[in-house]
Parts: sequence; C-alpha cells; structure tokens
Amino acid sequence: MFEGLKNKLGLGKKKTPAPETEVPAPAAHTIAKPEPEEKKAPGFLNKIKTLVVEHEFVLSEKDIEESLFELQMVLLESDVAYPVAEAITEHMKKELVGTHRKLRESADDVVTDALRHAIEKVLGEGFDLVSYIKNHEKPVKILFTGVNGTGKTTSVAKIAHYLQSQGLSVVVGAGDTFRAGAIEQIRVHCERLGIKLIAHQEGADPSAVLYDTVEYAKAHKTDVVLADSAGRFHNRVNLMNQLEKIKRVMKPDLVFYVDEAVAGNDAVIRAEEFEKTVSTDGVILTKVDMDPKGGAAISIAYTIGKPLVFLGVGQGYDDMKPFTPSLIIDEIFGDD
Ligand SMILES: Nc1nc2c(ncn2[C@@H]2O[C@H](COP(=O)(O)OP(=O)(O)OP(=O)(O)O)[C@@H](O)[C@H]2O)c(=O)[nH]1
Repeated sequence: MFEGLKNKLGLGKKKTPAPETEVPAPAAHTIAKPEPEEKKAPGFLNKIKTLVVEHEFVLSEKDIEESLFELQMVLLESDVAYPVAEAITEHMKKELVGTHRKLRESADDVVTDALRHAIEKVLGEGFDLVSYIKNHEKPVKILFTGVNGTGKTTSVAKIAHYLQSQGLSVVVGAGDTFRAGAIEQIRVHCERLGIKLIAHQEGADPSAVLYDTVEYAKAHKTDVVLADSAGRFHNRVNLMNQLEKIKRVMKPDLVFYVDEAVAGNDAVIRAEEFEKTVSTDGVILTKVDMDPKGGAAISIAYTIGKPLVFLGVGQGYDDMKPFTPSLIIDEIFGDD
C-alpha cells in the first residue's frame, strides 16, 4: 500500500541520516552519501531538515516556503486533493515555523513528525461502528451506496462478517436488484458466512426488499441490518430518486458511501458530488491494497467532512479494517 507516495516522500525502510548540528549545513543534494540500499529523502524534505539545523530550530515562513511548495507538488502527483495538500503544508508550517526546539533534536525526526502530524490532522479520527451499534436502538439500519463496481456488495459481506465476529447479529438485504448476478453474489457470500439474507427476484423494487429486511430484523431482534444497493452515479436522476425512496422506506440510521482507493482523485470528486446529493454518514474505501498513491485515502474524509469508517485491503473476508489513522500512518511512515 502507498509505495509510490512513500518513495516520493523518501520514507520507509531506513531513515536518511539527519544532518549533525555542528557540521555546516551542506547543500541539499550532498546531505546523504549515496548508499543504494537506503531510501533517500527527496530534496525538499532535506532542505527543510538542513534549515532546521541551520536556524537552530527557529524557522521563518520564508525559509521553508519553497520546500513546502515542492512537498505540495509531490502530494498532488500522488492524487492528494488540492485543498488537502494545502491543509497538510499549512499544518507543517504551523508546527515548524517559529518554534524553539531542543538543540541536537534530530532534524529528521522534527520534519518527519511534522509531516506525520499534518497527515493525521486531515485523516480525522474515523468512526467506531461497533460502539455506535451497541449504544443505539436496535436494529441499526445501514445503507450502502456509491458508484458501480467499487466493491459495495463485497464490502457488505465483509462488514457483516466483521460485525458477527464482534458478537452482533446481522441480516443482509439484497437491495441490488438491478445488476445481473448481484443477488446471487451476495447469496453466495451470506451462505459461506452463515448470515441471514433477505432477497427478492432480479428487477424487484429494492425498497420492498429492504423493508422486508428491516421487518425481519425487528421480528427476530437482530442487531444490525446491512442493506446492499445498486451502483449509481449522483447525476442519474431515476436511480437517485430510487435511492430517496429506499431511504424513506427503510429509514437508515447510517448511510455509507463506498468507493475505491484506486480511483484516486476521481473517488474524492465523486464522494463530494454524492455528499451534496445524498448526505452520507461515512465512507468505506475499498481496494486500498491495490493503490500505491494513497491520495484518495488521505483526502476523502477531509474533503467531504465525513469520517472514514472502513478500509478494504484485499479480497478475503477478513480484509476489511475498521479505520484508525494509524492504519494509514503506519503504512506511510512505518518500516517496510
Ligand atoms: N483487491 C481488492 N479487491 C476488492 C476489494 N473490495 C472489493 N474488491 C473486488 O472488487 C470487485 C467488485 O466488487 P463488487 O462487490 O462486486 O462491487 P459492487 O460495488 O457491488 O458492484 P456494483 O453492484 O456493480 O455496483 C470484486 O472483484 C471484489 O472482489 C478490496 O478491498 N481489495
């Protein structure tokens, strides 16, 4: 995950040695002796590190302006949305400028920590779904929506499996009655996982299927209803009207928007458009395992102002991770 971004930021296996305070600050390109097995921090991060040393940890905004601009370019190349790249560099500026730090504190750590804190800020805290369910009137009804083929059906199955593993009872509603094979696909998942499925035939009204699913949950005192739905774009009027009807009928407690990390900035733009049309409560980002850039994962929650709830990190049923900032931070800043 995120190898492209890690490489561009020069993070990973081995840290570039920090410049020593007593040594006169060398030019950026001469800081690290070329050692092929080590990842070299790119020029702009090294420039900031050198400045940290030169200025004995009292930097001015002007000192780091150019380096932060270069960092912003790298983030944009990695599909980080523009306002998010701006927010990251702003946070870094706030942390680095004018602050007195202990002499001999590693410049490497000071700069890397500032970047880590800045990314943590834009990632947000996430959303603890299990606590929400435990503290909410049952059944908790969750509707999954988003564009086609991003992994909704698979995510519903994985989340059903996760919630069961947390001791919660689950029923799934096969609300994607539109895509050929979708009902069969969710049926196979539910059979494998031992999860109750409510389904009608292909082409049926999804509102009716999901109404029945909620009724089943009420009658059987089931904790959670997970409602699959057909993929749709925010500008498809008929499908969006259908979604409105589903919401009126099943009255979801939570609406989760599902998109795929591999779509990069497109996923962020789509999420924003979707959010304007249907107010959602959180985001499930799938295929994070296949995304070397990391831009969507870093940008999506900050852009739409809704928390990341889960990250899909593979094809297995256990490959759905409740989001915490450390899931992404450890990938970007941890050792390989
Ligand atoms: N590598 C990887 N593949 C995933 C992940 N999530 C889903 N997929 C795959 O993505 C493909 C599409 O998933 P579906 O669940 O069918 O997508 P959908 O959104 O329900 O599709 P529509 O009903 O057409 O909207 C499947 O092959 C899944 O196995 C993930 O986190 N990682």
